[in-house]
Order: sequence, then structure tokens, then C-alpha cells
Amino acid sequence: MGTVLDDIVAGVREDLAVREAATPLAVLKERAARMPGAKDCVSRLRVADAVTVIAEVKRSSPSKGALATITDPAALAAEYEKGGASVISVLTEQRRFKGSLADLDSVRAAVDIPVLRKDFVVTPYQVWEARAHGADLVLLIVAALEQTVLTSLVERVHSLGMTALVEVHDTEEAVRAVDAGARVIGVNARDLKTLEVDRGTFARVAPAIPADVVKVAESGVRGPHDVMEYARAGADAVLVGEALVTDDAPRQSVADLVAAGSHPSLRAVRQ
Ligand SMILES: O=P(O)(O)OC[C@@H](O)[C@@H](O)c1c[nH]c2ccccc12
Repeated sequence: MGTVLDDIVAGVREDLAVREAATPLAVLKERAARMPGAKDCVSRLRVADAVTVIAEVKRSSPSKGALATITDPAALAAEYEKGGASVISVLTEQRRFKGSLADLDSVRAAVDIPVLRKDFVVTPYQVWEARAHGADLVLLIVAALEQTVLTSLVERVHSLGMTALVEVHDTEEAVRAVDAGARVIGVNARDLKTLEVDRGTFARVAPAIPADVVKVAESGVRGPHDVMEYARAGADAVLVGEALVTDDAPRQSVADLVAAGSHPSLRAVRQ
């Protein structure tokens, strides 16, 4: 029996085959060419004296099941932006996360800040798709990719002007991400093979990431306190989903996380 990650990727490949049959790569490339260029993300994610916030549009997850209905992802994303989010993450995986490329389209049209396509990207077709739908960043998960494939996908993302957010869960994967040319690395506190969350993961893995690479702490942020913990461990940004989609006042909650990320007490530890 495979891991949760194997199961998800198998489903993603099936859905992908359907889209590939419907929309040839050449058509996607034409659409991508007509899109406004991707926005620079590194400078927005790494800001002096502050941890930035990536706020996620997420309906459901394999670990928790249904989280929120989110009938209007554009409206939610606009709230996140007003609260001070630096980037919006949009889950586009359909089976487990109940996302879609249509969600990406509506969020893209609703906000000015960069948008991340969050999916299980395993082929160049999905990278073109991300650009054709206006994404500025693309998630690439090291645990789901062989090294040569990872390297070529990072290159493809960067060659289309987008930024790869390369996700790791341990030191070995962090080294692979760096070798593959990642400029932004996300350390996921959730193990995608078991779905368990360990908030200590970031602090253990961060030392393996070079100083010039942007460090994102992903998953398990419950509120301002966790943002400050991740900040003290050296995070440049945090990626938050569940705590925001299950909140009645997402704009205020993003604002609270942003405020925690620039709390004066963090200056001394972060210089
Ligand atoms: O909902 P949380 O615990 O705040 O986590 C958000 C985000 O990190 C999580 O959705 C995530 C991180 N890496 C992923 C890879 C695929 C799907 C989802 C994810």
C-alpha cells in the first residue's frame, strides 16, 4: 500500500490526463503568452524586520476532511489581501482538497498580490497550466518528485517568470531543494506521508537552508503565537490555511498574524 502522498498523486495524474486530452499543450502555451507577466515574489516574501503571510484558500484536506464551504473564493482572497497578506495560496487539487483551476482564475481576478498554485505538480504541463491561469508561484513537493524531474520543473517554473515554492519536510529534502535551484523553500510541518503535524520541523530543517534562500514555514499555524515561534526560528514567511478558512473574520485574523510577524520583540532575534 502506498502513502497518502502516493494516493493523492495517482488521482492527480488521472485528472491531469483528462485535462491534457481536452486542452493541448500548444493551446495552454498561447494562453500563457497572453497573460500579464508573473510578479516578483522573492522581494515580497522576504521583508526586513517582518515575517510575511501567505494566506490559503482551502476547502478540505485529507487530514481534516471538510474545513469550509468557501462559495466565493475571490471574496475570501480579497479579505486576505485587505488584511495584509503578501501572497494568496489557492489549492487546485480536486479530489482531496476540493479545489480547482476555476478557483485560481477567480482569485487571480480579485487580487493584485501574487498568487500561488498549490497542487501536486509532477509534469511540465501543470506548470504551463499554472501560468495560463495567472499564477505567480508554483508549489513543487520534493517528496513527490525524483531529483532530475524536480530540477527540470524548477527550471521550467523560473523560465516562465514564476517562482517555485519548493516544499520539504526534512534536511535531506532541503539539500535536494537547494541542489535543484530553489530560491524559496517551504518547510511543511505536516508529513505528507502520514499527515502528522510537528511544529518543531521548521526549526530542525531551517539550518540546512542557505541564507539567500527565502524560508517559508508551512502548516499548523493556529494564531499569532505560532507566527512568532516560527519567526524566532528564522522564518521569512508563514503559510496559513485552516486557521483562516475556519475563522469568522479572516481579514482581521490575517491582520493579527501580520502584526505578530512584525512584533518589535522579534527584532533582536532576527537582526
Ligand atoms: O491548513 P494549515 O495547517 O494552515 O496548512 C496550510 C498549508 O501549509 C497546507 O495546506 C499545505 C502545505 N503543503 C501542502 C501541500 C499540498 C496541499 C496542502 C499543503
